[in-house]
Amino acid sequence: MIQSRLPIKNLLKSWETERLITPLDRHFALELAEFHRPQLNQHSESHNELFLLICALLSHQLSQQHTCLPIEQILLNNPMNEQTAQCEITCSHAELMALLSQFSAIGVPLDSMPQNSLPRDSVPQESVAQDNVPLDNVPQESVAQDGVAENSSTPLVLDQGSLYLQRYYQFETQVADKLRHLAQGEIQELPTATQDTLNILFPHNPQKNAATESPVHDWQKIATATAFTKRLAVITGGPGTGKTTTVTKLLFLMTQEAELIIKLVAPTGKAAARLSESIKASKVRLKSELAPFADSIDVNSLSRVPEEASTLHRLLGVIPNSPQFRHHKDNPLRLDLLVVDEASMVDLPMMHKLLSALPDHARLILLGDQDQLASVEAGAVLADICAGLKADKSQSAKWQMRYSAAYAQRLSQLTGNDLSGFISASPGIGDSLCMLMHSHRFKGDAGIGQLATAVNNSDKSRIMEVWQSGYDELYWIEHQKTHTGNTGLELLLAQSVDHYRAYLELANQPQSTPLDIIECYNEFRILCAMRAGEYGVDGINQGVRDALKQAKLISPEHEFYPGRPVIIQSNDYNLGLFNGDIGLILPDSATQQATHSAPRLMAHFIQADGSILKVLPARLPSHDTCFAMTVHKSQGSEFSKVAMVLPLWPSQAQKQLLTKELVYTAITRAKHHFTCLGSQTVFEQASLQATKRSSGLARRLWN
Ligand SMILES: Nc1ncnc2c1ncn2[C@@H]1O[C@H](COP(=O)(O)OP(=O)(O)OP(=O)(O)O)[C@@H](O)[C@H]1O
Repeated sequence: MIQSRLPIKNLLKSWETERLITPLDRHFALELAEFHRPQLNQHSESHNELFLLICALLSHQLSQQHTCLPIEQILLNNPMNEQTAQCEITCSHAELMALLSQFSAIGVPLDSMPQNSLPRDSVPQESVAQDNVPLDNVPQESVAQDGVAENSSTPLVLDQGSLYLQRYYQFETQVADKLRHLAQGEIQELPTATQDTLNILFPHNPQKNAATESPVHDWQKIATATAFTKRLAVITGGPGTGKTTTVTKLLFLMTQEAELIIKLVAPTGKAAARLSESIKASKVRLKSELAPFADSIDVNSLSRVPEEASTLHRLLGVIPNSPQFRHHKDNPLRLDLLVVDEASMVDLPMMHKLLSALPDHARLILLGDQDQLASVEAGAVLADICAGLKADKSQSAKWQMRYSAAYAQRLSQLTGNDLSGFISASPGIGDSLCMLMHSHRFKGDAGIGQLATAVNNSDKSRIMEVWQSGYDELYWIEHQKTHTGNTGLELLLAQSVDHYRAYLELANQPQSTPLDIIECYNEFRILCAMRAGEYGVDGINQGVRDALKQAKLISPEHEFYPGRPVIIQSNDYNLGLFNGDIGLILPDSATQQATHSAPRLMAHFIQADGSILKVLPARLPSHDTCFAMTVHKSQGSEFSKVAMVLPLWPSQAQKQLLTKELVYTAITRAKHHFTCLGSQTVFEQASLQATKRSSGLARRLWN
């Protein structure tokens, strides 16, 4: 059943030495195998070996942000490729499933029992009796409060062909249950006045598709009607497709109806600040759009639409030095409607916490771009929610709405848009979803939008065509020496000096405020695919720092110097600083006035409400310089100009991280100009590789 050149224990050690797995993966496997020895029979030794191997593979899989380990991957030698080639599992999928379901450490939900598996009571009792050990390495108090694992007795679960850690299994099934439950909730009554206001907010626009002559659907109106009538609405779309505009109109509609407690949140402080700004701007636009209708609707009630957004952590109530939040299922949030922006950044455990804390009557609206990078931690919740809308290859569009017949009819009546062409016999949670596909920011022929679309579609020839079209807003720097005799990196550093010069000069002018300086700094950012190496964040930060020093724009003699940008790497709830927050070290004019001495250096951060938070540099939690940052950390932010850096010769491990979602996210952070330092091959390879996260959530939501 298992053939290995070394005992698995030794094999894991050698993988650890080769850094193919982490020490945590090996220790996790050893500990679990020690407590949960499979039943004793003539195969017990090979069963133990198999169990040990599978535990290590599962732990490795979780560290790669998957939420489970599909059994077929074990057999394909997949998650560990060259590693598993050193040992082989010689049984069929069905045999392996049947075998695993007999292991006392692996629970099997009743509806997921492999048909040919033996009944549980055939397992010798002495092995069952050993299983009185902790569920996993999660502290027990958190297990209890989350409502996770209370009734579970095995550390692992085998369900629908995948192996889970009990904790992740509970997260996934409970998130799926809650989302499905919310999606079923429908508000039947729609007062006539609301219908009238909906029509004013979205006037009839009798456009036709130029190619097909079919009417163009007003998906923003359909999304608004969905969110008004459903307890769960997921409104997705790329940058500038009108998500904020739509949700502002929706909130206006809702505040006309009733007094509701509405909360706006985003995963990071930066994203929350941007949501606030977007809602404010959207309200201003809406106010002028509605001015002609002042006789029929109360335009002033727009002031009831909230515009302050906070982070998810703040909403849930952080408890210092604890992984728990103040709000959970036994102490739910006090709100009627929750809007979560940048939902693609929300990982599975966080989504679980959020849904657990939602009161029974509340409505939930998730906003985000399903094509962006998945969350930094485990899972790809938004992508899984949208997975059921993926069109099959025969269709020209990438996505296809999927409504139940009854709800399509209702939405058609409410919005005046004919949705009969989008009815599905198996709509899953499709009634709650709405995808906005037309970008109002990147007009049809704009280079950034074209490139983003080509990358998103992994369209190799179109990608090259866009790069070669001579768009002013796109600029390519080849890694190798250019006609000027400089390397691509030297060219990028020279350009970075030009871009960063503006904020550093502004910082030297006495009348400049920290807000002006930070906003000027935020005009440009270098985004790296990697952290380490010459072309990673570390190398590029060093390079820019040296180049700025040479240009006499900074004097980095000390650790903290005026103009040094810093990015926070961990949460400090007492200071109110969170992972990913970015600030600038600047002289604090207030200390100068107070003490009549040289101004003290302080780190300055823009808060979600637009105010400035000042922190003594010595008190900063762990942080890094931020002339360059990773694409991952840039999610939820936008810059006027972006330069993306791809590695020159990516290693095998780096290649796995270079995905089209990463490139797409970097491109769409740029509002006006996008530069790429790379090689054509690496850009293409990355654009053709889609992120794969193993998870059963999509299946649970759509089947
Ligand atoms: N139906 C529309 N017609 C014309 N312009 C629109 C429409 N909807 C949105 N816009 C404009 O497009 C721009 C982007 O809209 P909005 O901020 O709502 O998009 P978004 O999807 O929230 O963007 P992001 O993902 O970047 O936050 C705004 O200037 C807005 O006024």
